[in-house]
Amino acid sequence: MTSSSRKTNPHLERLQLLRPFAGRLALGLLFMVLTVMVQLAYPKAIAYFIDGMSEKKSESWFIMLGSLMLGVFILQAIATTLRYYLFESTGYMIVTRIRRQLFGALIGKKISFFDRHNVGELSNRLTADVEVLHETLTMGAAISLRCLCILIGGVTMLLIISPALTLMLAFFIPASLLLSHWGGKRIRKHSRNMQQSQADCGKTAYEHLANIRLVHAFNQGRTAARRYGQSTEDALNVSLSTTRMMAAFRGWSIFLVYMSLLVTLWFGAKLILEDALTIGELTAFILYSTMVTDAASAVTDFWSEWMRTIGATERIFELIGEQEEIAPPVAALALQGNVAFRDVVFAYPERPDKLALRGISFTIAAGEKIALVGASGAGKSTIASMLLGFYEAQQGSIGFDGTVLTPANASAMRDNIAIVEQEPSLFSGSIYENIAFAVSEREASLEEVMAAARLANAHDFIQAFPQGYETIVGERGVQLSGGQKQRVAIARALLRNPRILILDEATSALDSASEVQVQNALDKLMAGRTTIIIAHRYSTIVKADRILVLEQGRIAQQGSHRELMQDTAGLYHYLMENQLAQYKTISEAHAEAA
Ligand SMILES: Nc1ncnc2c1ncn2[C@@H]1O[C@H](COP(=O)(O)OP(=O)(O)OP(=O)(O)O)[C@@H](O)[C@H]1O
Repeated sequence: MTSSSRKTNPHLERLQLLRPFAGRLALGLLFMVLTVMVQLAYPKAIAYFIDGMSEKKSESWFIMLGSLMLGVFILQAIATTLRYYLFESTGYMIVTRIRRQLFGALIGKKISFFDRHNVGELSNRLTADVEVLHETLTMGAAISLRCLCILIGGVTMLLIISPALTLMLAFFIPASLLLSHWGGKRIRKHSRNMQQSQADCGKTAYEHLANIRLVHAFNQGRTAARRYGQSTEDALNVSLSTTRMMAAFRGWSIFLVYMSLLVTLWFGAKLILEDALTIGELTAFILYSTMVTDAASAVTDFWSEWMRTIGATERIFELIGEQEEIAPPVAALALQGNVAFRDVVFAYPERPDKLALRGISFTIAAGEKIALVGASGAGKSTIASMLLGFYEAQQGSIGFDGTVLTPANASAMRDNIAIVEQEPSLFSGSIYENIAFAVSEREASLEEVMAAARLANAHDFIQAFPQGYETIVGERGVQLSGGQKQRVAIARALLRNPRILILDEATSALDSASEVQVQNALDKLMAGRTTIIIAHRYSTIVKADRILVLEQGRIAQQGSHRELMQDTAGLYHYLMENQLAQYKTISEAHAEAA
């Protein structure tokens, strides 16, 4: 995390969220002051009533006082409505804003961030953690501010009625301040733990639900329920210990409130017996003191809530604070498609002592098709990630048309690249949305999307669905077959019309009809573009202009299929004989047999 986010005062940091809504909040405060004034006048009005009764005032006097009070109460009701609306709605606006900020911060994080963090946990932060802010920041703060005003106004009234009795009450103020200080610190710590344990629960649930097919296929429903049970048990224990703290805190607060009332009654009675106070005055005093003690306990309650909020939202502010260095926008770069790796050495940030690439050098001319071949873990996917600028090389450089790839220009370079993944990622929306995602910065027309789908051999099967392009594909495309998903992903890449294409070929063979269609779509996609294929299929490998054979992060061999096969002692020959041949598809086997 950045040091700057640590240095910021956490209270100020939260309060700054209110700044953009200062106008609305000021208006809300104005209505709040109105309601406080009415509330403070209320015991005095009662005292007037009692005095009026003992002085046997005329009926018209009571009607006049009653009408005045009615008018004031109507005004108070209107002010309360407006105050509530203004504060509550501002709360929602702040929550929306912070959710957007947090999502913006998350989506902008480097890929290495997601190697370290769990998606379930992060989405929990976006929902549950942010919600806590709403409860305290506006409504809670407004209520406690109101209580603070009542506290100050009430104490003034108490002093006016009886300074001696007020002094008795004053003893309780330092006691409640000490209590707030003691409780606040502990609550903040507990609350952070509580939020963390809840995020862990979210993570466990997300992982099992996201992999529901695997869970069912391996009959692991019970294990999943047990794991979730365990993490909720842990969360419950943390919550219970926090609740015990809060309960004790509240118990002590309420005890202080009632003790102060008892002291008032006790000494008030003494003063009345000594003729130093009238019954009317004691009534008003008790009303004010109840008001004051209620307000004081609301303020201490708020303090504990506030500390809970600070603890619960610490991670949000850390995540927002850990802003990646935002590169200044770079003008669009139209590439021809020449690629060069120069002595690239790279280790993943999470595994710094194991080099994934150990001095990789190669060039690809615009329009050339390169197949990356090698055993599992040799570094093929890492080369693709480096090309996309997901990670920075520790040594060496990657260049596009002679321009070195840097974090600052990575996004401009990526505008020229498209990827078709091994297991295509699809969003839960419609087929149209999934294809148009390639160019989300603009509205792609249905005609364009259809044209891409036609080229990808996807149009016919899409049209065969009753909803056509509006067919919903389900989460991660579960409602489509493997071959259909691949063709949607190819259409998506075609719509982007990239100069450079990265293909991570699926290892699982499709049935021969699908295979032919996918292969045919891929051929159209690759035509005229620089293509880097993480190749598993015999047919793709032999068709590549050049093959790079990787071994433990190094290029062991390179050349055409024919050249490489001639070296019978070489790795490529061995791989072809032993591993890659396994991936020959049914159609390839048929073709060879024929
Ligand atoms: N995100 C990551 N964090 C840490 N290490 C990683 C990460 N991704 C890959 N590695 C490691 O880097 C090395 C190269 O992995 P890479 O995924 O590039 O291999 P590959 O050749 O694509 O393998 P496969 O054919 O199995 O996909 C491996 O040792 C792997 O364990």
